[in-house]
Amino acid sequence: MEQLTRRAQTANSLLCVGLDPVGENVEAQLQRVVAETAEYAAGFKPNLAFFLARPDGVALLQRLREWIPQGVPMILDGKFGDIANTAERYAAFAYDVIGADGVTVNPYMGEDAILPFARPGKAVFVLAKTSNKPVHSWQDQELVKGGTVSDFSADVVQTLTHEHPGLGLVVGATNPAALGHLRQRCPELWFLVPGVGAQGGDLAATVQAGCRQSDGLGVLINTSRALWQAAEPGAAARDLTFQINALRAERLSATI
Ligand SMILES: O=C(O)c1cc(=O)[nH]c(=O)n1[C@@H]1O[C@H](COP(=O)(O)O)[C@@H](O)[C@H]1O
Repeated sequence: MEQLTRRAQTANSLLCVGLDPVGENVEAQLQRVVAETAEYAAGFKPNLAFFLARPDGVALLQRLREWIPQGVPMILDGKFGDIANTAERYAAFAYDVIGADGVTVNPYMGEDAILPFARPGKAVFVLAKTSNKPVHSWQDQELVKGGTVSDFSADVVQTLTHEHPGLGLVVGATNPAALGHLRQRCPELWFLVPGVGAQGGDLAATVQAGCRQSDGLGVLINTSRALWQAAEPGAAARDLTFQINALRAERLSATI
């Protein structure tokens, strides 16, 4: 998370460039998107499924690692979630085979599905409230002790950060009220926030609800298809970064 904070500050960006490669000339397009968007990227997030669907997917991820400039975190979005013994193998894949700086994890199997990924210097984003619709009967389920299942996931992760400061949450951009609610519950955690672009998440509401009060950072706003399909991915990333920064400035002036 320190690397992420440093990168967000030096690039003056909260944009996460999602890499979900499909179509023709995937390798050339990946190289192009990375090269054109890198200066605006606070991070890159390749989604593992889009690589595993190709015979050379693992090798392509390894080459992608080489194309991403030093200092820009690469989060491998695998939504991993298995017992500790198996989770350790996934962590070895993500960190040692691919060289990722972080991962996404599905917490359904509990803490031991999460903690093998919490190596020093690595970022682990745990699903709390995902972007898919319609509203989740699972994540929104009220618990007997109060709060929803996604509140519970967020609370557990927040407690774990006392010992494992690399943990954060995944919170979708498609439900700004839920994003604001989890921001209040977890004021200092980093959130990975997908759902802007193809899924229609509201950028202004995302910045307003998601940014930390303390430093205006704390949200990594991901967009994948919107950049992959853009005629000029670099220009699209620049525009999005400028829009996010204008909204951050507005938000800051409103709080002064
Ligand atoms: O963990 C994720 O990244 C994720 C969580 C979530 O709640 N919703 C979500 O869309 N994602 C991922 O974020 C990316 C969104 O892609 P676009 O909708 O094309 O911007 C995909 O790789 C999704 O798998």
